[in-house]
Amino acid sequence: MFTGMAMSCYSAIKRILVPRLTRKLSGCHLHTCASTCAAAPPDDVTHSWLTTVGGGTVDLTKDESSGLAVLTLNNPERLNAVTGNMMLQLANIVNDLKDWRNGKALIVHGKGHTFCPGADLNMVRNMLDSKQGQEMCAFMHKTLTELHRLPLISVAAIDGHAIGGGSELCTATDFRVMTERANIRFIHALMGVVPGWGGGTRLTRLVGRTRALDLLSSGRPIGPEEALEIGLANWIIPTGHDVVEATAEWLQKYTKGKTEVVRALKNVVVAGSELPVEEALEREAEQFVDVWGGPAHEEAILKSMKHKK
Ligand SMILES: CC[C@H](C(=O)O)C(=O)SCCNC(=O)CCNC(=O)[C@H](O)C(C)(C)COP(=O)(O)OP(=O)(O)OC[C@H]1O[C@@H](n2cnc3c(N)ncnc32)[C@H](O)[C@@H]1OP(=O)(O)O
Repeated sequence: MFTGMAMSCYSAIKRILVPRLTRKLSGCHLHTCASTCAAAPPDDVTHSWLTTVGGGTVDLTKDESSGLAVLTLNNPERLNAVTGNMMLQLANIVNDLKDWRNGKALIVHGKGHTFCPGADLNMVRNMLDSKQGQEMCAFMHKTLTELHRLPLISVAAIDGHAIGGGSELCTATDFRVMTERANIRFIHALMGVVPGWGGGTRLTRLVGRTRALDLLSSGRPIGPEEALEIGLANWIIPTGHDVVEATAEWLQKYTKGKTEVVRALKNVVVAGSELPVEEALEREAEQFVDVWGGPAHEEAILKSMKHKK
């Protein structure tokens, strides 16, 4: 009997404490990033040559009181194509956002009337014969995976083109909103490659196997109406509105709650969509414990709120 009790204690400790310790030690929000971290090359190797491909910036503004951050791809002469330097800046921004305790939401958009036509082709052209292509892909794969898992409700505000790497980037947010003239285009097959920034996997989970195969193998552009119909987009921005302002307003219905509740909900959904069910259930319980009896909960209970229409 004693052996039986010892064994069940041991397995409980292993089940609860080991994942927590692993999480703490790895510094990851979710332990699932371990596999992608392992797939990525040592950052310093990639850093050294990515810095040599300049042009453009990635800019971030954070509003501490509303908890809304706006990330802008800023390379308008090339329709916001992503250079090596921008890849590094994007990775730094994602790291910064991981630690932003006041954060609730993130809008990703492109400067001017376009989102992003993927990697800078001038850079890609010089990488064909080397390992640099794989390194760039692993670097962006890791960055976009981490962006997708941020404890913020994120939305890509797409005006104009989201092509190649740009189409992959827009699948790394929770929602996508599009202007009437926007299009999303997984051009990779027509360029002799497949998505490598994680966009193929995310697209398949978003729209299902058959539709993903249709979009990826045809490389055809998807306009806002079709994107809305297949669940790739969530809203069409009415013409004549400022894209970021309209998106911020649209987002408000998701960010009314207290910061810790919004963040906990996102963590529950990330776990539910990425982890095996037992582990996801455990993460959900942890998030519940974190917010139970907290300020938002206490306030709601004491008010005896009614939720009529
Ligand atoms: C996973 C990464 C992936 C990979 O390599 O695996 C990639 O993302 S590769 C890039 C895939 N993207 C493309 O192939 C898009 C190429 N661009 C276009 O097809 C067109 O430019 C388009 C449809 C986006 C816009 O056409 P439009 O007529 O409206 O404008 P312009 O073509 O005159 O473009 C203006 C200006 O931007 C430059 N540009 C556009 N895209 C890129 C890019 N990806 N890299 C570098 N520069 C780009 C374009 O060359 C023009 O500059 P200019 O100096 O006037 O030539």
